[in-house]
Amino acid sequence: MKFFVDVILPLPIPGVFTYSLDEADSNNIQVGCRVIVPFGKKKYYTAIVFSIHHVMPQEYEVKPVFTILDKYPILLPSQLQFWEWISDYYISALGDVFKAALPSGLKLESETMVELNMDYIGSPDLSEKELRVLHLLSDDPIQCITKIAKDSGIDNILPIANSLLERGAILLREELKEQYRPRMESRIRFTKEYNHPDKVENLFELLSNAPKQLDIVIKYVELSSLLNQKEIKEVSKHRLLEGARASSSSLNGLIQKGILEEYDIEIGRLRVENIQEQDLHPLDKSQQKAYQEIEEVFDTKQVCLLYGVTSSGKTEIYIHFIEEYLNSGKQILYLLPEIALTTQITERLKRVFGDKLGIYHSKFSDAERVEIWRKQLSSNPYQIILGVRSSIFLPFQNLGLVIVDEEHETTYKQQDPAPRYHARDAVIVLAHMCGAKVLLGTATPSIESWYNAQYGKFGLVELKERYKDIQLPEVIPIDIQELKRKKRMSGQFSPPLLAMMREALDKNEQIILFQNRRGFAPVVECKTCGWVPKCTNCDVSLTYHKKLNQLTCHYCGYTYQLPDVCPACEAKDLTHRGFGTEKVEDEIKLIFPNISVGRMDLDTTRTKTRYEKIISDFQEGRTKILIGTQMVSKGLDFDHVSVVGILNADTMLNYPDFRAYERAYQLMAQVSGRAGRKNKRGRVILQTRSMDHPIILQVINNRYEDMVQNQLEERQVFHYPPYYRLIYVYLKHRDEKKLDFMARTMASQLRTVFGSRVLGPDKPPVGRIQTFYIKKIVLKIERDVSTQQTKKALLNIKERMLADKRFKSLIVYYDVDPM
Ligand SMILES: Nc1ncnc2c1ncn2[C@@H]1O[C@H](COP(=O)(O)OP(=O)(O)OP(=O)(O)O)[C@@H](O)[C@H]1O
Ligand SMILES: [Zn+2]
Repeated sequence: MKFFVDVILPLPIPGVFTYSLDEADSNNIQVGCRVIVPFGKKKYYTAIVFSIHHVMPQEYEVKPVFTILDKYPILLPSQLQFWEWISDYYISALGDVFKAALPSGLKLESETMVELNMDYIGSPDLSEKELRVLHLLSDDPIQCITKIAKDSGIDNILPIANSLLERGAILLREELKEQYRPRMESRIRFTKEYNHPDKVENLFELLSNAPKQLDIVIKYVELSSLLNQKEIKEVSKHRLLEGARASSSSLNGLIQKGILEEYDIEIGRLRVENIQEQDLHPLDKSQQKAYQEIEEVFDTKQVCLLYGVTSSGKTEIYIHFIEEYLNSGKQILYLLPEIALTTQITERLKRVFGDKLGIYHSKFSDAERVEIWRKQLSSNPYQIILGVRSSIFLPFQNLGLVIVDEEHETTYKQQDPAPRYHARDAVIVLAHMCGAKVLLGTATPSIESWYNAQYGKFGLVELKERYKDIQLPEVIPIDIQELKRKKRMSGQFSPPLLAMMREALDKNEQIILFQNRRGFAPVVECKTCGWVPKCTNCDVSLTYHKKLNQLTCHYCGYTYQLPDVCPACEAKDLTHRGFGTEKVEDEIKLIFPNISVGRMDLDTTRTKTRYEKIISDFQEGRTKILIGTQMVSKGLDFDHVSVVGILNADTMLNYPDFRAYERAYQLMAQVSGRAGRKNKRGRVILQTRSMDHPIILQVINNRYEDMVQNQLEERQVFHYPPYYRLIYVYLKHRDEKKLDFMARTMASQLRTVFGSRVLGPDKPPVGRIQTFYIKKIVLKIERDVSTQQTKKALLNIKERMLADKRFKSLIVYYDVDPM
């Protein structure tokens, strides 16, 4: 009987692809294993086996599987089921889910290798180019085709290779490069002959004329604790040479004499630390009560929303739940919205759970991620995983509890590339598949989760007081419009903010300043003619970064030199408008020259260690003022912050999006919550030009529920979530006119199915990114309309559009539940 496999390819094409299997191979393969398969002309990909069957496809000729990579699956059945759900719900190809889910070290790269055929006897009519290729191969008979193309200077190498192949002069072979390499360490030991305490004395004598070699042997004896006889320790070559201050040539001498030998072993990248595990903090009365209530919710519901004000001790409650689930042998996934937060929480969790805790996020090297992945499949997986969005794709053999901290954060939603999933929503589905519970925690719930809790889909538990009953910070609004008019501002700082900062610094307390923009100035402008530099790829003005003296596009990352004169009118007076974190830092350094300042934004946190340093510097008081973007707004727990300054609330309020008010409230409430967490009440200065904006008033008076009520009313009237489902349709093309036509055609096609639920096409706030013009169509769909049918219709329309020749090079995608 013939065997076939359906596989997932790492390509943005819907569906799975069928390949045939040898009879012999069919016994060695399981669903979830990786295979190499040919696809298209001479391309090879790593694919994942999705199913094994006997059904011969009728429409096309089936190619055989090239190789099987795994003896055992690298994916669990629940993961495949989860991938399918993501692909289906977010209308994206399984291949896109594959690409997002697997660390790239588990995906192989294909490069065509050319091999000289040693049996080839030659022929008289070889072309000059063919001879050139053969000549290169005679030096090194197996080479990668791209290298040959480069070394021979032949642009179009494929026809030449093809002709040589037909002549039998070369062979092609697919050599697949394994990207993941295990980390190896060289170690040193005595050869069998000398590996005994009795032999050591002889050796010392033997080497008395070679003092350098003697040093090495003495050091080896010490490091290996050979003379203690209990247990001989392994000695790394590096440590030995360093310890003996010897060169590798002296060591080689010993190896040649047959005294020592070198061997390699594979060592993991995952750090094993010996941490003294500490007891949990006992919960106080109200935390205890909340804990009980969550337990009760879990008796009947899968998801519980823990709505607890900032610094009420939600993290402590999570820790108690982790302990409980650990004790019953279950695994726990603890999700955070941002890497910046993992640093602090890692410390808090490590203290209690030691090396039961594994951490997973993109600032880890790919090799480390591969090792975590494999460890999670082993018989000794981490019991707790702390991670950001992508950790929902790790294998969990026994998931019992998922904690989603700061569940309101929009960073849980992946914007680009596909799949555009929301980690909170997706993980609820994953947990459901695994029979696990989900605890969502935040001081400012998302309106969606609040709504779900009000209508009984989620349970709701509240914590209304801060730990130790410290009062929530006092929020003091300052009218900067008025102060600017009277010219009383020092740069971005109002007199009351400066006064409060001075007072805090005098008492050796700390300050956080929040400005939701990075760089120095978001707009550079010619004072004479009004010229503003814009990105050539995107429809946005460029942000000025002073330290680099560069203009940067925050959409495509492209950088430009700041011109000396205006390119439009040649005037020399370029000025800047607006301000970002870099400018705030500059101004602070002028006002407080003797105070050390830290800054946390995308520009200062490119690596994992940079995050850790900024946070630990502030935590240990080495810096007194921390300036930052939304990165400083959430979840961080510092003991000595008494003042928080929100430098400009207005940009948040004016953002053109239906979630702007909700977001503004959450950001301001969260950043305020960093103040006065220990000891005494903190103070927040909120600088704004909109003193009586409802959101400002709600922040000052801590009226979360009023904010939600207002927002819910508006959203019902204007057909927004949680009452309606949103799907955005994005269309991209390099030609603006063509795009215009395509978008209108697409909208009318959508209208034939969805009628007045379709809005647009419109130009989004940034109408061109990375040389592509963009149009957006909005779909607002009632909750009770079948999502299956909606998605089927959407896929059909997309397929039809892309099949139409007039719509060549059009990019279309859907964003389900956009943020
Ligand atoms: N039961 C407790 N025993 C000892 N310390 C506690 C306890 N509860 C809270 N704390 C301390 O109070 C501080 C605030 O608690 P935590 O960080 O857990 O609050 P949170 O609700 O998670 O805050 P946020 O929403 O701002 O992240 C922390 O430093 C924490 O260690
Ligand atoms: Zn750009």
